[in-house]
Amino acid sequence: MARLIPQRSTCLTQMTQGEKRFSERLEQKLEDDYLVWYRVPIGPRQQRPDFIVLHPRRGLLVLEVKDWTSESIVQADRRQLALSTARGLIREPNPLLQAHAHAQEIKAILEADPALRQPTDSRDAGQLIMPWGYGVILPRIGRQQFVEGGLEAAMAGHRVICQDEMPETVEPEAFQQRLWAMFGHSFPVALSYPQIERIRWHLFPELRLTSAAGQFGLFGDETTAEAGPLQIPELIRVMDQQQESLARSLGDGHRVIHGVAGSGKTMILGYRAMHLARSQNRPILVLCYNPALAARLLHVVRQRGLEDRISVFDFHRWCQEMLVTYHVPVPRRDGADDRQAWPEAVIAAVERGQIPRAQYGAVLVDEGQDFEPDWYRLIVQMVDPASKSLLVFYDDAQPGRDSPARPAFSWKSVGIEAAGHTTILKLNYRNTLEILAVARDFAQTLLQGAAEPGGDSLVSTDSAGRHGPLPELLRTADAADEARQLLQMIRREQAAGRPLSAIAVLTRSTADSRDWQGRLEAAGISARVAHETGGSSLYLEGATVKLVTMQASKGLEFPVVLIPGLGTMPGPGEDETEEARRLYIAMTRASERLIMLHDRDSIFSRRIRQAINQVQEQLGSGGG
Ligand SMILES: Nc1ncnc2c1ncn2[C@@H]1O[C@H](COP(=O)(O)OP(=O)(O)OP(=O)(O)O)[C@@H](O)[C@H]1O
Repeated sequence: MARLIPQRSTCLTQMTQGEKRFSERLEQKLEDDYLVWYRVPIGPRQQRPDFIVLHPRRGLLVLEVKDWTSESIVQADRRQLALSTARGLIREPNPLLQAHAHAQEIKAILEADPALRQPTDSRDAGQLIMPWGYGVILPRIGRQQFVEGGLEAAMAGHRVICQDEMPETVEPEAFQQRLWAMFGHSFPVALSYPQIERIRWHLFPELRLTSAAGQFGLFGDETTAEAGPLQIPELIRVMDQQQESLARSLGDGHRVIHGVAGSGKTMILGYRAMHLARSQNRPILVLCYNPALAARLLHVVRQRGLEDRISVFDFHRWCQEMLVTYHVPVPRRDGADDRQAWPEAVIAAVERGQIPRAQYGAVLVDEGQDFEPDWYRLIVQMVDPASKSLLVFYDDAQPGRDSPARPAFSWKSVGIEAAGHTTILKLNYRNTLEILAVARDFAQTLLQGAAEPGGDSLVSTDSAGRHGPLPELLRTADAADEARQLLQMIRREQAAGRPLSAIAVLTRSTADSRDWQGRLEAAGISARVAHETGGSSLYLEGATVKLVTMQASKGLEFPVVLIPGLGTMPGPGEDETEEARRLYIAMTRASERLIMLHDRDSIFSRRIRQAINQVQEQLGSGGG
């Protein structure tokens, strides 16, 4: 079955009867390796052909669908058609001309990339590496009517599929023959997966990921598509097909998306938030659990100038905002903020009608695994009941912030109608294979059997396959030597051209972060501490090493992660499994390089050493 993007079920309401029927045929009659896009904007001019069909061994086809009947067509020529409608006589451009124009545009976009052109020494030098074609679908006009009505003079017969050529019973081969007859010039081709990714990168600028923009690289790129000559990066990074299909299929209603750590959940949340901000006027709320992640997301929203449209908060901060805005006393205890009591205070104020319901056009929740059932009951009420636009991203495998014993709940019990819409993103793009393998090997032994509400094991994540250096474990003589070696590592990265902002030191506690900040600054290295309760300034100051506790690092990522203090893990009186979870989260924050240090041996340092040796053996010396 062909993959239709967006998923057919999500765009049926926008489709004409003819489009519904034709899209069904495409799904039924084409094999798995066909990609089909329905009214997805292409290139810088954001034109929307009805259908684009791409097949690795056939090429690319652009199709327009018209639900006209032969009776409604009064006159037709190569340029336009006159149609008799309820609104009187109207003129429409010839759809074949439209399809041709879209196909030409696609061809021009793709041919701008030398990697998608025939080699200079070939007969067709400079031409696109694959055949391309265009055509028209007339789901309400039979072939005989088409011929007898003289429509052939307006549209070449071989470029048209008529009603009687697309019944449900049509043989797949016959249906496909009709499609491939629409090519002007066919030749053998076998597009590789990277070539298809490249084609998607060119056609759909909004799916591009830029490494320059870091973790949420997606957001920066759309605008650059129109400005200046096209810069094609050496490494093409684009949402994968499953991510794209998901991102484009999101609509109104409640929706829960499951995905492993690093599988692009936050990226898709960002895509959706930006899309909503452009397409509707009501305020949009993005919620997560971790203040440092909220700070990161807010930074990105600000960069795009969308902070007036999209509010970003960690859940407790949002509760505080609600209480303050609606003059509800903010709970305090012993002279200090009582954060834990804020959600309850908001829930009660909403019940009393002091805080209004339905304040947002859409609510998007990241880190949904960390939210309590009561919080969901509250959030559901905050969404406009007309759209019910609530999107929750949930990581079954990442441990919740408290313990695996936290009671599971059903979505229905908290008012979320998410049945029948389960999507699972399984590929981890964040970590290199080496980092993920070591983290997994470490966690496997210590967290054996630990499973989360979704039933997935903590360590079931698959790597997207990117290679990098093996994680390093440095044994130091004592605490002073540990500090010296950590500084040395930062300097090594700096010397290799790595900006300080790409480096994070992950610690056991905020007090430890402060200690490290003192040591780094004494050595002339600027460093910022992320506070447990609000790290909003963390990302504003660029050239600084980030100091984050392991617990607060969830959802974040940094090219280089340094973890000191492994020699005291697990800490005295700490639960070993909990500590292992924390360390696993910390290790998997690293997207390129992971360096751990210990000044004495501990259960964890020994396990990590074994894990590194094991992975080194498996992957061959050097780790690729
Ligand atoms: N298709 C892709 N190709 C390349 N990189 C990708 C792709 N999808 C996601 N990434 C990158 O993977 C990293 C992780 O993405 P993201 O933070 O959205 O994951 P996540 O599922 O939210 O993770 P977590 O649950 O741990 O917060 C980011 O650097 C993102 O840019």
